[in-house]
Amino acid sequence: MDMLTLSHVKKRFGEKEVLQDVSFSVPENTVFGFVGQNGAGKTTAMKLILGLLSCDEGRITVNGSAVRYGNTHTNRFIGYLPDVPEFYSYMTPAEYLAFCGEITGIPKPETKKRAAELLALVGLEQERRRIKGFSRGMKQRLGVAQALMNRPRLLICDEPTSALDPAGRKELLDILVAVKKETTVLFSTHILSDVEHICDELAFLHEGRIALKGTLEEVRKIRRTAAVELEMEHARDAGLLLRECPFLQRLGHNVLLLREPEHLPEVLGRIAEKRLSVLRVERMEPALEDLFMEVVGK
Ligand SMILES: Nc1ncnc2c1ncn2[C@@H]1O[C@H](COP(=O)(O)OP(=O)(O)OP(=O)(O)O)[C@@H](O)[C@H]1O
Repeated sequence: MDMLTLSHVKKRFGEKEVLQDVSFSVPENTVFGFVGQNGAGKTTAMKLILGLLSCDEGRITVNGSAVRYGNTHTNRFIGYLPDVPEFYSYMTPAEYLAFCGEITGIPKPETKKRAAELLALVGLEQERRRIKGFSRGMKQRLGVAQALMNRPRLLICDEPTSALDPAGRKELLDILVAVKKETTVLFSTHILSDVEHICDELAFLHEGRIALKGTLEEVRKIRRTAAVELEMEHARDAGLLLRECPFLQRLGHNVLLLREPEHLPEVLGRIAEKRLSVLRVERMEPALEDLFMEVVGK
């Protein structure tokens, strides 16, 4: 089942059509990357999903129910982590989660149990300091714990890793992967390596529309003319083949790159004819970054 669906969503601010026609679905229990450059409209789309803005056209459903602008009942299925989460910095993490439990009406014993579970999940169970002494990474992790207090079906995180160092990013990404057993995760980002590491599916928002979407494999297949890498057993064979086929490119002492795969039969013919020894012939997957650069026309 799809946990979230956007169908033909449009949103303009004055003259500016930020979302021109946006449709995508997020399957249950997946980590879904919502990708786009700065200003592409990711936060706007998230606010529409949370009912904080109204769609000009189109329809959004969460857990099968339609989102309505204003106090939408679908928000009881959602946990939300904004890009810069705000806390009462004089509290400790345990006090803060207890406070969140209280204001959302979770019974006290349940709050205590859930807070302990979540602090362990985000690696803050031993932390007795006040939040004001926390690093950005610790704050983001606490933000995830807070967003999960209510056992949401869908966790939405707005650029959760963009201000973090590599270690902080990895910790947060690992948490998102751990969370997907219980909760579907939608996170926005412009960091493509994060998407490559943890996402099951992605949608790329560009110029108000979804320019690419699907699993990583599906998205990569879009670029059909992927290059081929040949690893020869001996460097001298690589040199010989390079002389026979000057359109090849040398990547390492025994590794060659064929940029135009239509020449592959000719290359394989030469290898057979000259009795060269090949260790590996592999079609290279285009990096996600190359695909995005292609889509944005750079
Ligand atoms: N309330 C508003 N009124 C007018 N324009 C707005 C409003 N909110 C957003 N915008 C404009 O809509 C566009 C998309 O903004 P949005 O914050 O959704 O992008 P984003 O993809 O989240 O970008 P970033 O990664 O920089 O946060 C921007 O040009 C922004 O200036």
